[in-house]
Amino acid sequence: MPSKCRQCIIKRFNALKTLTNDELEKFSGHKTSLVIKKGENLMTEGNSINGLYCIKDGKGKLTKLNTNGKEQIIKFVKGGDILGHRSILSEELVGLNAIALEDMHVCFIPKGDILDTIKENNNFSLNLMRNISQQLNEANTSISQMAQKPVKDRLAETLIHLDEIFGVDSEGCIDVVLTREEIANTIGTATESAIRLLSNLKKDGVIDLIGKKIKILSKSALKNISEGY
Ligand SMILES: Nc1ncnc2c1ncn2[C@@H]1O[C@@H]2COP(=O)(O)O[C@H]2[C@H]1O
Repeated sequence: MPSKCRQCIIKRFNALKTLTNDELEKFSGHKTSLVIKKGENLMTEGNSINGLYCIKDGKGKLTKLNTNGKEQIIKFVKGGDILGHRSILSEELVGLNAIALEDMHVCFIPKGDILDTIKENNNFSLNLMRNISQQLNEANTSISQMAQKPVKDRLAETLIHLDEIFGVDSEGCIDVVLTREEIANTIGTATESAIRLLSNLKKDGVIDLIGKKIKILSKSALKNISEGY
């Protein structure tokens, strides 16, 4: 039996927290629950989608492919994030690929319900606008950093950011498994350069590398590097 939106605690992290009980009942009746396996696409750039995804749990990456087919990672997502509201509002095609970094549980809410609720529930609309405005600001910051910061500073900034989003596991490592190529695709450099920069940070005692996992040993040193010191 599908879970009820009313009982779902993950909605406190997104605009769905503003829904009335009647709206939550309607969403529960119309939503579908999906499991997206590690490596599978939840959304594909250029496709149209007919609704909004709400991530219940699991981690994912939002990417764009450049003309050579090389991946640029735009952002990481996790439980509580919603996906697809941009194209619903702009009536455009999906702007990014959403790919599972581990098995993800997501709910899909049909576009009609989202549009009806935008028209009827001011708090919901305001929350969605807030979310999009924050994402616009993040995107602006990221564009200026990509253009102005050297790759070493971008790597330090990304490690701080990953630590903030995903936290740490029981061994103190950043709680997400990324390949070296994915790290390179986040900071916009070649994989070899990301590997070399990571091992330099390790040599300097700023981080430790435990298999694919990364442990931050000195957040203050990493912060200084991210600010160009
Ligand atoms: N910085 C971002 N730029 C664009 N979309 C984002 C961003 N962060 C999160 N998203 C979400 O990722 C979704 C990708 O599909 P859409 O373009 O439909 O809607 C997008 C937003 O819901």
